[in-house]
Order: sequence, then C-alpha cells, then structure tokens
Amino acid sequence: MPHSDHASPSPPPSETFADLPPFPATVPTAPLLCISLQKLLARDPGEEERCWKACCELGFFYLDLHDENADGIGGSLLRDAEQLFEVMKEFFGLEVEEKVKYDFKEQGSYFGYKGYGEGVVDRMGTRDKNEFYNISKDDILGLSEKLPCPPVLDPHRPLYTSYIRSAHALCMLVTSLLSTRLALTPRVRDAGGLQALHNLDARSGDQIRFVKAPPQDLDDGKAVALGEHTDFGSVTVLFNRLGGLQVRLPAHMAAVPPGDVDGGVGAESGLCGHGWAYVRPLPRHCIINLGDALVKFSEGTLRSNIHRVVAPPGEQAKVTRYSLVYFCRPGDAVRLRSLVEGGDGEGEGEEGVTAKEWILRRALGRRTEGGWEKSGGTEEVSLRGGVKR
Ligand SMILES: O=C(O)CCC(=O)C(=O)O
Ligand SMILES: [Fe+2]
Repeated sequence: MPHSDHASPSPPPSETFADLPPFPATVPTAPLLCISLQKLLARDPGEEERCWKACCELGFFYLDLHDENADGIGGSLLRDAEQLFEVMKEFFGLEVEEKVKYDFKEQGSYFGYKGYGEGVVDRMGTRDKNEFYNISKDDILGLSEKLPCPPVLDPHRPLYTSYIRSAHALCMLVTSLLSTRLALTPRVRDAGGLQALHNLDARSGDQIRFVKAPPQDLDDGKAVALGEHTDFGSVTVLFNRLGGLQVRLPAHMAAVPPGDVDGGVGAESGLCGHGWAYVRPLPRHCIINLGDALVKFSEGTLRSNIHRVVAPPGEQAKVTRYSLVYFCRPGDAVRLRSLVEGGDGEGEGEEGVTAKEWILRRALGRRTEGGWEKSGGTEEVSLRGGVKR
C-alpha cells in the first residue's frame, strides 16, 4: 500500500537546532506525518483525518506547536520544554553518589533516578546507555505523598505543574479525537469516552521523564542507549533535539531514503536494517506516539509502534543527548481491555489487568536481570503490522 502523504518534506535549512551539529542527510528517516496543533484546535476536518490516519498506521507523528496565540498551549509547552532542558542538565551534572539517593527501585517505584547501565536493552541482559529521572504527576499535583526530591529539582515544581497541565491537555486533544473515531461501546461513550479514563485529578502513572545519553561510539555496532520497546501508557509527548530515536517501520511503509547518498552511509548502516529508521528532530515540534493502553482499548485499531534510541547519526554522536518526555497513562484502576463494540471487554467483570499493574510490571522488568521476557507489551501486535485482531 503506498503511503505517499507520509513522505516528510525536507525541513528548510533554518529548521535545525542552534549549537548542535545538524542531523545528517545520509541516513534513512521515518515518514512521520506532520500535524498542526493550531488546525487540530480549530477542529479542521482534514487535519483530524490525517491525525487519525497517523494514529492507526504508524502511531507516531510530529505535532507542529506553532500557535498564533502566544499564550496558547503550543507556546506554553515550547517555553516550558526549553526551561526543562536546562533543569535536567543541572540535575544530571550532579555526582552519581548524589543522584543514586533518589533511586526508589528497591521500594518498588519507578519514579526518581535510574543510573547509567541500570536497565537492560535486550533479552541477553545488555546494559542500557542512559540515565533517567522520572517525576510523578501525582506527586507534583499533590495527589500522592511527596517523594524525596534533589534540592536542584525541588524549586521548579511550578514549572513541572505548568508542563504537566499543557502536555496532558495535548494528550486529551488526541484522545478526544480518537474517541470520536473509534466504535466505542455506548457505555464507554456515555461515561465520557477515552478522556474520562485519563482524568488529570485521578491517581495514575503519568510522569515527566528526563533522559541523558552521553556521546556514543558509533563503531561499536551495539550503540543502543534505550532498548526497543513500546510505550506502556496511552499518549507520549516527546521533545528531543539530536537524532537517535528510531522507529521500526511496519513492512508496508518505506523509509525516506537519505537525501545525500554520496555522503555515504557510515557506521549507522548497521543500525538501519530490519525496518529501523531514524526520526529527525524538528524545532518547534514535539513527537507524539501512542502506547499499549490504546492498543488494548481499541482492540488493535490504534498502533503502539516499536521504537528505541541508538547513537545519534554522524557528527551528532559526539554530543550528549538529552530528551524530555511526558507519558499520559490511564488512571491506576482502569482495566486494560477492549472498549469497542463487539470487543471482548464489554462485560462488567474484572478481566484485564489494571493500568497500574501493567506499568509496574513493564517498567521495573526492564530494570531487572532476566526481566526482559516478563516485561513485554504489545510488541507482537506491532510486529504483525498492527492488523486488527
Ligand atoms: O529519547 C527519546 O527520543 C525517546 C525516549 C523513549 O522512547 C522513552 O523514554 O520511552
Ligand atoms: Fe518510548
């Protein structure tokens, strides 16, 4: 099936990040659709259709945050993201002995710090090559107990609150569009559709994530910083500035070939087989992707695509990579089961794990020796091409 309107136009030369080496034209890229936030907010039917298509076919798209209203959600998110990049740099610059005080794995929590190499990227138990710091939405909004927080991060709680509110609102814009398109059961629709399962004021696993990966050796052939995975929750909002994020394209979707074939594909070629293609970071955009919960709710109509983070391509591999994520997840008590008509989750029963159980198993499994097999998500549906079951 051709996907001509997936072809991402090459961004104009101004579309690069100042002070960072440019994303090279020598690697294949993923054909993410670019959706306009402004048009979505205006309920533009054509844009809504493209967004729905992106959610079903790849589960990843760019969201152009340009907003004519400077006080609108797009501008607010961009300003907050800018500041959060500085905040995370300050935190990650601390000594490891200080940072590990905020690793709460032993208490059964995935919030707080995860040190370099403290997670696994494959079933062989290969260590990851990045650090995380996870901030709980419930902690910041006062819905749960306040977790211990490093002194360099604590003063920025108003910034986290602002970012959480805007990122969550974006996710609700996407879920409300999906609710109108999916054949949700009358009961689910009457109860408020998908948005009602993601109430900002209900306890959930929503979180901000800061990520840092040091410069990588492209030639080591296994430059995988974050192993292949699908996201656990519903909608992810991602800001990154250096390449390195790769999606594994479904068999029917071709990558955009390198613009500069003469530049020669370098050491990255070993990282581009089996459908893997780089996602080119774009200024003033975020990347939106869907997670496992939406695959379960839609019984496979929506796609939670496999992705990973490898060494940034070309000169970018020499630079430290930071990224900022917001994971929107269903409320803790929500059961992950089909919510569409004729689906297998129409009963009132207790079938289906809760969102809380699902996230805990997946998040902590990737931090345990031998935990890979037990920490899987909806990868099989994704690898089958996202065909409806
Ligand atoms: O750093 C990135 O670009 C992606 C991070 C990611 O996929 C994740 O944290 O789940
Ligand atoms: Fe992810």
